[in-house]
Amino acid sequence: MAASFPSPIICKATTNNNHPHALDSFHVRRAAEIADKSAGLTSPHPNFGCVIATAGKVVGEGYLYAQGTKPAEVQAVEAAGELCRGATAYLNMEPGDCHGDRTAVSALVKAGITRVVVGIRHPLQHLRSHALRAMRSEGLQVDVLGEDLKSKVVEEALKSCLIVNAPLIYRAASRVPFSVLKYAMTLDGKIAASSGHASWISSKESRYRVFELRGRSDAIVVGGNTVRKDNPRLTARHGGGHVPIRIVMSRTLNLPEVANLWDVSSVPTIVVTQRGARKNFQKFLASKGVEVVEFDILNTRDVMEYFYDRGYLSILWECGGTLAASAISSGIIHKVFAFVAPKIIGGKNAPTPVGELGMVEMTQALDLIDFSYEQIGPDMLISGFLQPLPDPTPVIPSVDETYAIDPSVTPYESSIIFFYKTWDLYGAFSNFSPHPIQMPDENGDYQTWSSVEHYYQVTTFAA
Ligand SMILES: Nc1nc(O)c(N)c(N[C@@H]2O[C@H](COP(=O)(O)O)[C@@H](O)[C@H]2O)n1
Repeated sequence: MAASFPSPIICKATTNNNHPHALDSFHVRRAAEIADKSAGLTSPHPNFGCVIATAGKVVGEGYLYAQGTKPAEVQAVEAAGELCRGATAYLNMEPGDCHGDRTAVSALVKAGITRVVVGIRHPLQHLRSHALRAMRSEGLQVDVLGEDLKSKVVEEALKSCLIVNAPLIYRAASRVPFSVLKYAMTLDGKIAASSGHASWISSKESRYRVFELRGRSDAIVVGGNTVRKDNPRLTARHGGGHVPIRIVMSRTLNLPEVANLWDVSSVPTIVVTQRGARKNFQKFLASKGVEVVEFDILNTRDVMEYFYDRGYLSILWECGGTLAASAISSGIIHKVFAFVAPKIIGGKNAPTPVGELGMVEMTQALDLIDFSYEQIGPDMLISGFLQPLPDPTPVIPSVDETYAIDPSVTPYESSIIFFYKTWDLYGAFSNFSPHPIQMPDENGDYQTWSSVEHYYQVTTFAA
């Protein structure tokens, strides 16, 4: 059963009945709020919540505890019992119907639910709209936020639904796990004293919040320097929830023999390194139960693509400035959590949270999107996205609709390829596909571009 802890992300659902769709939005926000309770535990599946209400009154609730457990809709129906007849079900996301068993949809239909309000369609293309179609074909009225229901309050509820499954949405669009860079720094921007000593910059309250962030992640990444200097444990010690695995990135494997991360009795550790590095040390790590993965050339993007293939959904980076800069440069960091402590340490050589990014003018600085400030104990937490939230609900015409738009496409044709749509199977053919590319500049140095279109626009139109 998922541990319950206060959500650092979702706003509490409040209602103002004067707005159109206020009640619908209120209940969908509540569905998102409860869905968030199991963040980290459902990976790689989404976080699902379901609220059943009749005459504006909530009669049942449920959320997916972990992957493979009872669907949120089934739990809510069981809680509401007979009160489901004629009631409305509110879902933060369209059910997944992974195995074609339609458990969630069947539960709602059998219970006598007559209307369903859905926050967002399923972000994964192979699952998108299946459950919506199934519910509609069973005669239920299905309203999707932003499509069938539109208003200011609906937008806010929709945002809650997007945020609660942001890792899945970013992952689906960028083909790497959702990555959060977290650091704690002094007011003068240092993550340690010149000596390297860093415990502690942030307060107990902030460090507790970091445990919660860890609990929402599949893995935590640090570099060799952090292992050598801090000897971290990287465990979630907030009393419950999910415990992420630990990943160490080290090209040289110049790492100590004694380190907390080599104790894998309760949490695994994976060390990723460059092919051929310190073979004896690799054997030593293996003897401790630490998995070692070699890469031809160790870089942050390849490592994230590897963990994407292994099914990782979200990663927390707790590394030093050099690795953080390389992760940001390669375009794999989606969100930043910066804890700022009201203290000054000074020091010309004291390390800072982000190393060299090659920027020379302030106009090049990366602006955080949708940022927020929160006071935690004496510290300030500033968080925000480094990349805009991808639109997970593009309007994909059905086969019949496509025929109506273009009669040359027969509805009986089984495989229709929608070129130049980033969400389709062949989306990589599009300039707009959200896949970063690396292209050499005039000096032969490789530069990363967020998409082919970014590269094209700059090289074509820059004076
Ligand atoms: N949140 C936070 N506040 C500080 O003051 C810090 N120095 C850090 N450091 C990070 O946390 C790691 C130690 O984690 P454990 O307590 O051993 O689990 C350290 O290696 C830094 O990544 N964080």
